[in-house]
Amino acid sequence: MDSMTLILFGATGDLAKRKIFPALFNLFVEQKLPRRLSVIGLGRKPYADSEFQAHVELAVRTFSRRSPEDRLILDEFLRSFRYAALNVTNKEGYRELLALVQAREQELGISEQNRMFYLSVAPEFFGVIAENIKQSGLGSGRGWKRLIIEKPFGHDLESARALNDQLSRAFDEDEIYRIDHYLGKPMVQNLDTLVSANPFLKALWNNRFIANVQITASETVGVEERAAYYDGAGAIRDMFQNHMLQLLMMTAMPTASQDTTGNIRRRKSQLLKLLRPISKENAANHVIRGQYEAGTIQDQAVAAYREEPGVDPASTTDTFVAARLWIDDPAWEGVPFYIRTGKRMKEKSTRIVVEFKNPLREASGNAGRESVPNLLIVQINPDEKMSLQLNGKNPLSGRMESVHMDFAMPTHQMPEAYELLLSDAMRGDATFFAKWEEVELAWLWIQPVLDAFEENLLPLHRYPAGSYGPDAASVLLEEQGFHWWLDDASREKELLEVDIG
Ligand SMILES: NC(=O)C1=CN([C@@H]2O[C@H](COP(=O)(O)OP(=O)(O)OC[C@H]3O[C@@H](n4cnc5c(N)ncnc54)[C@H](OP(=O)(O)O)[C@@H]3O)[C@@H](O)[C@H]2O)C=CC1
Ligand SMILES: O=C1O[C@H](COP(=O)(O)O)[C@@H](O)[C@H](O)[C@H]1O
Repeated sequence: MDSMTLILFGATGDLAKRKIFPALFNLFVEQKLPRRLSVIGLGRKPYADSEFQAHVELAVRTFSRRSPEDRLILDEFLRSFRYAALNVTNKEGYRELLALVQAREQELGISEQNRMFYLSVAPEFFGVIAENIKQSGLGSGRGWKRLIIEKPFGHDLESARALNDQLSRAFDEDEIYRIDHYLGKPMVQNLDTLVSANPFLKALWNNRFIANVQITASETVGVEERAAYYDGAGAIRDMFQNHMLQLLMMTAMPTASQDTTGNIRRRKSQLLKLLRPISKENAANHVIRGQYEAGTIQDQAVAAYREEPGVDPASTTDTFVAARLWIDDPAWEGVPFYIRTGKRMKEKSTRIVVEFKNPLREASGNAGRESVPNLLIVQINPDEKMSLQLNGKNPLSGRMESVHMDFAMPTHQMPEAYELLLSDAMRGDATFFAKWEEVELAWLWIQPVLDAFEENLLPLHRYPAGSYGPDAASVLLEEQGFHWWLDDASREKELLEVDIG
């Protein structure tokens, strides 16, 4: 693609500053942007073009993984940027915007009129912006048009459907790119290849060999400055409905050769359809919700959720959710998938742990105690690495111990999720964007759980900040004889090292 106009709603906001401008700059340096690029930033603040360019420069200097040392390169990048103040509800303003877009297209010799609309604004504006894009003619250029939207995509099943209906009046499904930034993480994008392209893993990727799968996204941060949004959303909407279910889909979807097209999005939807529903009445048996109390994280005392600025002091919002899921597919029958996510936990870690069956141990009970289960650990955040836990014998002590084969992705100059996603969207590759079918299926699955939360059918477990969440989340696994791996590495080492000399 030779040329494009990027029309960025919310260009004065936090996401644009921290993620979008740095990603664009990195792509520019790597020559992955169209040769002729026009960026029109929009917000309500009254910026002159030069002020906006200074704002972009500061964002790049502060947040980019590449240092913009070469002034000439930075200036060339900034020259693409223009700004217009536009209140998104002001219909007339869109005609002026169209005139600006066209003027820039002419100035830059952009004849294709490819237009990318990025809505980095609150979701209540998505509908009105899409409608105004259509009414004003902005979406009727000679080239393609695409819409990038950010989460949250709806608040529940009904609102998500209403939002999708609104968007569908202005954009076709294949023109809508719904960002789930977890799908932009390099290690998540690697999962399909990891399983499909390695015969030894592919052969083992089923219930004959896998005992359980554990997916964790723990965070040390609290609600930060986002109480207004978070207190109405909770971990279930903020993380579980989107990121966590995406990680589940990416892990358990059928592998590529079973599906000749190799279409990841279709395979993910296929998997979601097989996810065993959890009824509202039964939610308490499979889902744990929690909220953090005051505690200590990395030697710093932190406040309870209910004491955070902007949070209702009587809030019952979940800051932690764990669940046990089953997939009604012959390949996964009997394999529990445990998922958990929480704020103010002991460590920042996003990972997938696949625990393999241990026939030695199963056959010989305690006698086979010395062998440990094989684990495949896919660490997504903060480092990106894979690790295989195997059994080995320490030649010095003669003791059997778990050994780890590690492969760490080079952290140096690793592309950010937003770089990969923006670049894909510009090329029209929607593989790592959520399509409507999977978003709807995710809401459908989660709606009874939301209802159970709403009706207080589950206890709200308190957990101290700086812990691994409520103990009840461990009970979910203990019921099948498992435990969360890697929560307490030192305890595990002790358990696993057995003297066999
Ligand atoms: N920040 C983040 O890390 C993440 C954000 N998101 C999502 O991205 C979107 C943007 O978030 P974020 O940047 O944090 O939000 P901010 O509140 O920082 O920015 C909001 C932007 O919207 C603009 N805006 C607000 N009201 C209007 C209006 N009536 N007309 C025109 N522009 C308006 C603001 O412009 P102005 O200030 O000039 O009025 C500003 O540029 C949201 O949907 C959020 O949920 C998703 C994941 C992470
Ligand atoms: O979307 C969100 O994700 C972040 C966690 O993202 P990560 O890339 O740091 O793992 C989370 O803090 C935030 O609440 C949520 O909205």
